[in-house]
Amino acid sequence: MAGNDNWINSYLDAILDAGKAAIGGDRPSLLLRERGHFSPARYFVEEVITGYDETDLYKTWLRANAMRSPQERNTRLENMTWRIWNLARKKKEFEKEEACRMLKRQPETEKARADATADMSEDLFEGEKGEDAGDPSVAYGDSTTGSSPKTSSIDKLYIVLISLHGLVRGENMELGRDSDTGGQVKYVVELAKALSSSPGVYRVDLLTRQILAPNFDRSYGEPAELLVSTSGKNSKQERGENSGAYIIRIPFGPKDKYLAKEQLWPFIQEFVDGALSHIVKMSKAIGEEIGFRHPVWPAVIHGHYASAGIAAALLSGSLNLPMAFTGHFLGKDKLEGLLKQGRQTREQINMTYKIMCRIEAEELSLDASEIVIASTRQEIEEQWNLYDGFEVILARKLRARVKRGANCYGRFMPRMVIIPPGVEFGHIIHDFDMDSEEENPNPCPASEDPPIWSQIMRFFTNPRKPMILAVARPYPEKNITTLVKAFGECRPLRELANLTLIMGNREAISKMHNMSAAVLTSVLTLIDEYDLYGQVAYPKHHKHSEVPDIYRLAARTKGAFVNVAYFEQFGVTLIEAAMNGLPIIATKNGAPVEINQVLNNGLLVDPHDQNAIADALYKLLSDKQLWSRCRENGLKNIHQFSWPEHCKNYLSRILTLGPRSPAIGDREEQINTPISRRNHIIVISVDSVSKEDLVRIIRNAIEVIHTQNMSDSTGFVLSTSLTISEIYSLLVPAGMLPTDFDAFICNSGSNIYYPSYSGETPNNSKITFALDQNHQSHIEYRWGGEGLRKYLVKWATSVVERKGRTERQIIFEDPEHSSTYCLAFRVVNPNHVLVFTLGNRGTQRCSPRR
Ligand SMILES: O=c1ccn([C@@H]2O[C@H](COP(=O)(O)OP(=O)(O)O[C@H]3O[C@H](CO)[C@@H](O)[C@H](O)[C@H]3O)[C@@H](O)[C@H]2O)c(=O)[nH]1
Ligand SMILES: O=P(O)(O)OC[C@H]1O[C@](O)(CO)[C@@H](O)[C@@H]1O
Repeated sequence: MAGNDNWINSYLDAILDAGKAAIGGDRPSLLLRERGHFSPARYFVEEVITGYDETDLYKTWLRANAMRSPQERNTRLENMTWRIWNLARKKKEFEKEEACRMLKRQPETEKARADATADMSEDLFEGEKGEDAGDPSVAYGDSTTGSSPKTSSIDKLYIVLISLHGLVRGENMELGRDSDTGGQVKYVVELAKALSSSPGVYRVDLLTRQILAPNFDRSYGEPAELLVSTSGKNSKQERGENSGAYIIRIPFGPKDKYLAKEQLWPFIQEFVDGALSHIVKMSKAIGEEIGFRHPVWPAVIHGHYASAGIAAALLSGSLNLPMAFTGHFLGKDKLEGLLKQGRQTREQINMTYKIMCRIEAEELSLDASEIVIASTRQEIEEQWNLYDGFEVILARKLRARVKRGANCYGRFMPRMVIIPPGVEFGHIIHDFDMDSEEENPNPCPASEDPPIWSQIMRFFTNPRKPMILAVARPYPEKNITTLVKAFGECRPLRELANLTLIMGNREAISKMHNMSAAVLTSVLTLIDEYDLYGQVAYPKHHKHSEVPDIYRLAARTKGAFVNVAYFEQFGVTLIEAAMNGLPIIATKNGAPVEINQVLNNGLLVDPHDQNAIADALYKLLSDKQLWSRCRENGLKNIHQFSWPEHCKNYLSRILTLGPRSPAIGDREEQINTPISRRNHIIVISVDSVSKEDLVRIIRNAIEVIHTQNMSDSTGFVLSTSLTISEIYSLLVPAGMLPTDFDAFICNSGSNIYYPSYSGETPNNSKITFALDQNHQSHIEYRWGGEGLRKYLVKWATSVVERKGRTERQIIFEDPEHSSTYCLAFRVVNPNHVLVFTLGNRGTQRCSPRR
């Protein structure tokens, strides 16, 4: 068979090359030699003798014989094939004889077989000796299985996911194209698809940025894309009652420019405006589609990564809907890691990564989310625990208080839930049938090999040597250069294996993002330095759909997957490798520790220790029993990373979220206020001045603005710390009409009022003020005012003015100017109070933050 020929020839070449290297005098490192008699050449001999049929080997010898020429290599090849064929024949005879005995004495027979193979390979080289001289709950501890509502009991959920950065599309994802298009993109797309196929879910919208920049495929500019589920059941009929999962692309930021995640921060509000309008429209449309009289609001608004966390917080606040958050890679941890590397100062790191924006956004997300989805326990205990808004022990105490119905004094922490991501099994799963692969080592002939195989194999002198595979964005933290050094400096590893580096897609390194270009340049420099030509593959292109084939090729050569990132928040590639029967070597920093506890399919290493990486790779590849055990374990346990399970768990959590009344919808009266018809709103925000000054400032502001030729499409809003009745008695005597304003933000932001005439005309009617109920419910949410009031009252008694021996309290509660959500304090002598900015009457109000 042509396919087998290729594999045999490749192994024969590897045997010849391994022998040659030994002649060259490169000795294995002491550590590796200490391991015993293993040699790469013997490994390949075993592979040929045990893996191929005697007739295939015979044909190979015939061919080698026919090609015989005076060249030394050909002569050696011919000799070797003859001997291998003979060895294989001997082995076959031996096995026949042993077959009956084996039934009775299996263990001894196994040993004999192994010894025989070893002897045979010794025999082969005999003539050439001269010349060649958690507790399962660790990962899933927060699982809700059993106690929570079953997802099947829910109905018609609308779920909104947000992921702002990178290139997001459902088909042929360009993972690794840049540092923003990686695991998170795959995660959110697969999650959206899986959720929409879950019982009870009606529609999932994944909101992202619309990209219309030149050099980017037009698909990223499409306003909406239906995501086809892995099972292919996405046609309207097959989806039945479900509307499906969609990517919705919202324009924001510069129209024709792709923005890296560090550059998105100033434009998030703009995204929120677009997203708000989409969600409102879609909720109403779903309400109509499924025959409800009211809009169907999202059950949750789920932000992915810090930037989308801010967007989700703003949307959940304005719509009064629950928020969930997934960090993906937390800023504090990244900052710590970069500081440890010592290459940049804190300021430089902030300049490059805008890390403080990211950390602040994560704090805000903690504050606004009801649920945070973590991939591992480590993420909660060692990463989130570093944030001001979360503390493991306090979170537990608060939860216990909530359960008892005790007051938490406004202190809140989101529920942390561990739900690891899944893998899409889809069409690939049948390839995991280990038995069939074992029985037939080459299931498909070479002509049917996936095209990407030849794209990779063309780099290698001995393409069937065990393949060490890395798949990672070309990003410094993925530590690809240490891997190349580990490989390049370990001669026995180089003899035994090849290295394949999948580092995204590129046209020209010079056109890549600086950071990615720097990684690629270092890798190529190292390949040159160690002269690794013929031993390392670094293909320029691969399609997303080809990634499973790449893992399979590595598994087929009995290779290993390697991820030695300095830190890995989760590591989707590790579960992808396991799913494709490929054992792993992974960083011991971060989630891989927990992944390996579940899968038990490889070894963990210190990513900074180059020798440890080389040793671990050598051990895994050369110890065939270990390799097979890891492969089997990975395949056996991979089902624990499943999207359907993830969704079941996730939805049961979402259903436990307390009901919140959506802010927009049924209250039509507010839509009729003038403010809803304006194109522009000018907010005059004044305080801390005398009454006269206040009036003068307001009047001046209005006059100046009127001189700008304003149309009716511009409205005014006045924002102060005053109560509505104080505002009324300020404006009217000064000759201003409350109806000159569209709204009043009063009591330091805790109330919003809309003025209007209660009669037909201004002359025969009275002005009334309608309270904004949506804003009220927004403030009410997690209102911790009582605790704060008690605290402030206690504090006020401690602020005293000293005159000789007498002490006099100078701050007092001011009930007259307080309201339900605004606490006012009167300050007798402002000079003694440094903390507050004082108002015109020496009164300060404060409202707890949401
Ligand atoms: O050239 C490449 C490089 C990567 N990938 C794919 O991109 C994904 C990479 O995912 P991952 O290994 O998880 O790395 P990151 O892109 O760094 O993803 C971030 O986000 C993930 C999802 O939360 C977490 O698992 C990671 O730890 C975190 O670093 C995988 O599906 C890869 O198969 C490619 O297809 N081609
Ligand atoms: O590149 P950083 O800062 O490490 O952040 C990682 C984030 O970027 C991505 O790698 C791109 O998808 C995400 O997967 C992840 O959330």
